[in-house]
Amino acid sequence: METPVDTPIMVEHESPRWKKSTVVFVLGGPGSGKGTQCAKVVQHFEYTHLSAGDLLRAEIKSGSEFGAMIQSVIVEGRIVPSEITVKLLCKAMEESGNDKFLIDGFPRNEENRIVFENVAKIEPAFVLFFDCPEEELEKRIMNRNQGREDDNIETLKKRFKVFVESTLPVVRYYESIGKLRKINAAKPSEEVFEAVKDLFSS
Ligand SMILES: Nc1ncnc2c1ncn2[C@@H]1O[C@H](COP(=O)(O)OP(=O)(O)OP(=O)(O)O)[C@@H](O)[C@H]1O
Ligand SMILES: Nc1ccn([C@@H]2O[C@H](COP(=O)(O)O)[C@@H](O)[C@H]2O)c(=O)n1
Ligand SMILES: [Mg+2]
Repeated sequence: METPVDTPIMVEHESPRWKKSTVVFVLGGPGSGKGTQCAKVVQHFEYTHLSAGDLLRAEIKSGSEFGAMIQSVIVEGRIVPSEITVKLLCKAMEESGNDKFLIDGFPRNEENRIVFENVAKIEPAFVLFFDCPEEELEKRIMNRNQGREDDNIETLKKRFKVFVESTLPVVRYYESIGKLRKINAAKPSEEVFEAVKDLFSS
């Protein structure tokens, strides 16, 4: 049977568009402004913003079999098993139709980093790191008022400890391979964005 001329032919080993994506990881302590700055980047550049935390919260709401486990991990400020988070990220990348992504709050630990590398087989173009002192992070989180179950002082202390013990080693890894772009995030958000914008413009 002949193939109709307008039918796209998928070569068996051809990888989907998202597999060749440009990815920027966005890291920083809780409240450092990752979500705030990603929202500004998407207004100026053709990136899709994917927040790992938002995808996990949506998974809880969806009634997923993993919902209860994810919720208890988030309330404890710990890190969800990487297979779950990476699967959600890859699905969101595939569904977006875009090939440029800001992946916010990921990789949170070495396991996140390695599982993403093995499954998605994508290396980040660079890693944005929002550097901010703990006292400022605490002020911002305690004033956020978005009804997040983990925005309370007890969980915040745990999230900050996990950030120092599990995320900072990932930050140092990217620094060691020359991919880290450190931004002073303790300034007003418009000033922070000036520095962020320069990185995307260059
Ligand atoms: N540069 C800034 N100066 C003052 N407040 C800020 C700044 N950037 C963000 N905020 C405020 O701080 C709070 C936390 O910001 P945001 O949600 O962007 O942080 P985040 O890094 O995504 O946090 P999380 O890891 O908890 O998701 C928000 O209420 C936001 O409006
Ligand atoms: N890679 C990740 C990202 C997030 N989590 C969990 O979600 C919580 C909220 O994340 P935010 O980025 O929205 O602050 C976070 O404290 C973790 O419990 C995760 O497990 N893995
Ligand atoms: Mg956020």
